[in-house]
Amino acid sequence: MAELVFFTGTMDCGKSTLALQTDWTHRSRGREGVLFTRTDRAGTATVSSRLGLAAPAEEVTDTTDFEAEVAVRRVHGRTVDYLICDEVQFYRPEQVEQLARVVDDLGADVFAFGIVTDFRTRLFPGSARMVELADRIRFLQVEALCWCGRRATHNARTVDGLMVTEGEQIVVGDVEPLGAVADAAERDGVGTVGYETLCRRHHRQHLTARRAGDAGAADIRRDDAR
Ligand SMILES: Nc1ncnc2c1ncn2[C@@H]1O[C@H](COP(=O)(O)OP(=O)(O)O)[C@@H](O)[C@H]1O
Ligand SMILES: Cc1cn([C@H]2C[C@H](O)[C@@H](COP(=O)(O)O)O2)c(=O)[nH]c1=O
Repeated sequence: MAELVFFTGTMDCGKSTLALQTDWTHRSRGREGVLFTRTDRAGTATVSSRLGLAAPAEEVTDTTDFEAEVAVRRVHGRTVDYLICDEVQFYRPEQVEQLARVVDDLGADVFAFGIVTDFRTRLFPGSARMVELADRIRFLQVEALCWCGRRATHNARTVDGLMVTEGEQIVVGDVEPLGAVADAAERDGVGTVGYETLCRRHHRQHLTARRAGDAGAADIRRDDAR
């Protein structure tokens, strides 16, 4: 019985890696699938993992129709047993509805991967529709951490390591490992836009690793523990 499964978590929790592993596992059992992504940070038409894995993929655009994508391949003799859809936060809600019909009417599994909330902790429209329609929602087990050691639950957008709350919802970027903010500024120039996964408490306080470092993280950890 085909299913629509949504794998999610914060940025940097292993979603693209799992997408590539899932594709590998099903192919190795003789199933035939199609890989989709949208604005992967490594570039167009590729699914990339920070672990170094990557694979070519169909680039989703606003006009992509997933039911047509499956039908045209089947008309040309290809079986399509499953779709792997990465970066679903960038898909239109109507495209998520198409994915649900691919499962229900065309009988193909859909494994979707993406983040749910943006840098303002607001739902991406595509992710919201995925939460509403998915058969199963799975939070990835490799949990990103906040600089304070708690599990990270939210994604902050930063400029030179300091959190920002204004700007476009979609800005492709990457998380900077702790302590790399200065390197990033040196590498990419002042005004470097990045992301940082934070616990809800420190996201609310706009307290990134850089600001915590400036304010003496040890004291902040002691305060938090109270
Ligand atoms: N050098 C490394 N060694 C081991 N694990 C790594 C390394 N670099 C990144 N990772 C792992 O890869 C994960 C990010 O993988 P990725 O699939 O790119 O995440 P996402 O797609 O969710 O942003 C991180 O959570 C981290 O655990
Ligand atoms: C929080 C947030 C993220 N993005 C972008 C940044 C990345 O390109 C992707 C997430 O990729 P990952 O594989 O989960 O690391 O989304 C954005 O455009 N807007 C945001 O608010």
